[in-house]
Amino acid sequence: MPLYWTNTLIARPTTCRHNVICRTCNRVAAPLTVDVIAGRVDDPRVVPGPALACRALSCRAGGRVIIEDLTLEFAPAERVALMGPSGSGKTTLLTTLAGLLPPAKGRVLVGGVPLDEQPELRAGLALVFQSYGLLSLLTAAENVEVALRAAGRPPREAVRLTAGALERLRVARFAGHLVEELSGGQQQRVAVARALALRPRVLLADEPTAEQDAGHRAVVLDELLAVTDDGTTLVIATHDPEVAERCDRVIELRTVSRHRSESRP
Ligand SMILES: Nc1ncnc2c1ncn2[C@@H]1O[C@H](COP(=O)(O)OP(=O)(O)OP(=O)(O)O)[C@@H](O)[C@H]1O
Repeated sequence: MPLYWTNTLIARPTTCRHNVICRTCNRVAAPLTVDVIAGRVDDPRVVPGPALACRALSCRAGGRVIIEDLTLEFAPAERVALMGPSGSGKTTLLTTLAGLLPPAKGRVLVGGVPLDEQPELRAGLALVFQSYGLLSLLTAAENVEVALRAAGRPPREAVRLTAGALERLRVARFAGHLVEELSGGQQQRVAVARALALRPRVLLADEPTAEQDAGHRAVVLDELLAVTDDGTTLVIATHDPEVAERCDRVIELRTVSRHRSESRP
């Protein structure tokens, strides 16, 4: 017998402050509230709580404030495009949300739990790095398998999941090739395959289609968007309006960085 939730679905965004413009918010004067009387827990329209959130988050890089006092929530199964000019802080924000860069202030919460209190929650997050983050002296398949083994998957399952993910991203024929022998676009697809194979609850992807030709761009995007069918939250940093078009929400970052000496105490 399925479980049911009674809940209130708040159309995003929840909060837009300071350095964030939410296009949805620009059109809607106040957050739109939709009452959901009942729904199955696996119904992606029902939001039991944010899968990922940041509260009063500030990030610094190179002595400058890059993100300031940012509060955001990402719902289960939500597809969010993170846009903004080069240097506006998309990579900094994704890296911080993934728990790889400590915030200067504020918190990242995974399923409502502060990430700094339970670092093991990082296991539910995967990041497709802008620069791929592959081990160049391993093969494409080894890169994916190593990540799966590190995540605790048994060897045979790791091999099976790796083969499936490389196939879906059209890089199966390069499985035994060293990463350094692959083109940028092929490496990027291996990086996407690695993140997908991990089956995270939240998938963060930093310009994952930037190196792709039109055909492979469609493949990468379709595979990324498909993860939300199982309730995974997807956040994609992109400069591509067509990628943003296929998301539920667009968050745009402005460049507001200032030097440490100019920042508030
Ligand atoms: N390690 C670092 N040291 C110094 N400055 C940094 C560092 N990392 C990032 N920055 C600066 O932080 C700002 C934001 O960089 P970030 O890479 O987050 O932007 P972005 O929006 O992802 O840009 P792009 O669209 O070009 O990828 C930039 O001005 C960058 O120069």
